[in-house]
Amino acid sequence: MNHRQTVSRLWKVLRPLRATLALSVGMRIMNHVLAIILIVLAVWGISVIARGGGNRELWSVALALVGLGMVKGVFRYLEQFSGHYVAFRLLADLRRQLYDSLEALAPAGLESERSGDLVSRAIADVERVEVFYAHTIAPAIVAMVIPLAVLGALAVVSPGSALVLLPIVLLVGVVIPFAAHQLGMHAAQRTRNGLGEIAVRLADTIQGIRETLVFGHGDRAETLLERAGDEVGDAQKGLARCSAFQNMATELAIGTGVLAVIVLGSREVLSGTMPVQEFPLVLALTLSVFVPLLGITNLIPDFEQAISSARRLFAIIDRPESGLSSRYFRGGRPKDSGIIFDRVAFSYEPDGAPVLDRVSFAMEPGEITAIVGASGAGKSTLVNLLLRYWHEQRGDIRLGGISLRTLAPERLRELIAVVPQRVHVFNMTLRENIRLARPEATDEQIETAVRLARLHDFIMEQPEGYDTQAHEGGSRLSGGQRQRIAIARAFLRDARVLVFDEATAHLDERTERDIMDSARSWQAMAPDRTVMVIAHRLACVRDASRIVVLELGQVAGFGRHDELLESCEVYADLFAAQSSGALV
Ligand SMILES: Nc1ncnc2c1ncn2[C@@H]1O[C@H](COP(=O)(O)OP(=O)(O)OP(=O)(O)O)[C@@H](O)[C@H]1O
Repeated sequence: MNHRQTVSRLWKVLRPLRATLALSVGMRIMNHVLAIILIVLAVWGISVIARGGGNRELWSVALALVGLGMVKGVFRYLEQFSGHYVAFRLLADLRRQLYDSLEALAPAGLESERSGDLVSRAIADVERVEVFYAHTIAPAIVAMVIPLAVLGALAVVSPGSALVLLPIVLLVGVVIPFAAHQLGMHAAQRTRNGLGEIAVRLADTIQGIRETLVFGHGDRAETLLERAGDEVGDAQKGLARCSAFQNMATELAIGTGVLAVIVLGSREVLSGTMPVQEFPLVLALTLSVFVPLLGITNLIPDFEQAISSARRLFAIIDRPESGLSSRYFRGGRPKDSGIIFDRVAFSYEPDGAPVLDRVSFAMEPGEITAIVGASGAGKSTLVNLLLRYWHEQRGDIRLGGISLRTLAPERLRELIAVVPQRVHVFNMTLRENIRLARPEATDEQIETAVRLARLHDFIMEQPEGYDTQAHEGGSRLSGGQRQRIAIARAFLRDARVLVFDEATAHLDERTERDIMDSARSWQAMAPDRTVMVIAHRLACVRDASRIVVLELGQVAGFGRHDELLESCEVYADLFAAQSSGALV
């Protein structure tokens, strides 16, 4: 997205609030007009005193000053309020759009993104866009309108002064800011990249704090952070130099302009071409020309930052996949919960080696189907495709006769509950953590699911039972307890398909068997339910209705445990290796 496209995209976001923004611009213009009138009135008041005018005239000036000062305050309030109202409403909207997109893209579309970078987009970039809406549009319009209007008024009183000031106004309002921007562009880019790098490194170190400590990586992490900090410091020094240059050049230009008007005005007064009482008015107008321009001297760098932040946000929001929503899918109602993988081929990279190659098998409703195979055989990839985290390149997956390609992701996720390998426990109570799966569930339904997941006794031993805090990431729970929270969530979800993606790996063999028994009980509650179990330990799935044996992304065997022992060499080897305690 180039500069112009980004600005027009930002403008499009603004559409519903353009009237409010116009109000803010109008109030800002009125505010400046009143500021100029107040200066002119003050000059008039001084001239009244100088010529020994009457009290009544002086009182009128004083009252007008107070009255207009108060009206100016109201205009200022309305300008600030409406400008920020527009900005903050739009920022909330952008944050919501970003979040929706992240949800639609996750996890496949976000694989190449770094989590620290995403956090920095959601917080810092959205904040910087505020500059565009609240501090760019209105000041830029005012900086064009007011100086031209004041120069026009000045041209009536003293055409020579207006002519002298015109190039200085262009210098202060256009040439100096653009020159400073060109000089500082590189430093601004380095600052932004450096800050992004720090956010990424910090997030990485905090997430991997255990590994950092265990492997003594702390010093290196610190050095890397320090280096990124130094880089930002250097770049910011460049920015400071540039800003100092801009301020100096601006002050010098304004000083020269004012001096030129004083010299010119004095000569006009001495030669009698300008009445002496008009001279203060000319000076007041001269100073007023520059006030709105000073408000935009730092606008270009801020504007640039806002544009590059907006570009980073729209890069996520406008990705085609993030626009997927139910209205693009026309899939009907699945007739049952049976699942068919039909000649499915897939690779994670477009031209990469196939991870799955012509995989075909069926999972019947009311049955437990286990998927087994050595590490890397492609078991979890089947789950990734089933949940539409990724899409198969060839073949088809059907649920109840309906191709998953035609089912909206949100509909699919209502039908399938999954117990993942890596469980995230949120910083809330144990009850709320489980209720996530079904917000409207009653406490009784939660308890039934928790009992099925064999977690009830543990929760009751906690000081506050179900209302005990789980803490961030479930840091005070064991791996097995976290896993059982996920299992309870899946039971509570009341979906038609239940997938265990190596979900019982953290549990001892006995509990693993118990959980499988619970899965059977859950299935028996509604016979149409399908259960898919990805398993490492064959002992726990030997009772499964069917077992699919995967080897190097292909189906090497399909059947019951005893059938496979007879007919499938890969399965027999796996089983023998596990029975003898060897690693698979
Ligand atoms: N996100 C990914 N991007 C690229 N390659 C991947 C990705 N996830 C998995 N793979 C690769 O795909 C292959 C199959 O991985 P998968 O996780 O499906 O195997 P698995 O049978 O579940 O293994 P395990 O039992 O160790 O979990 C592996 O070679 C793995 O390196």
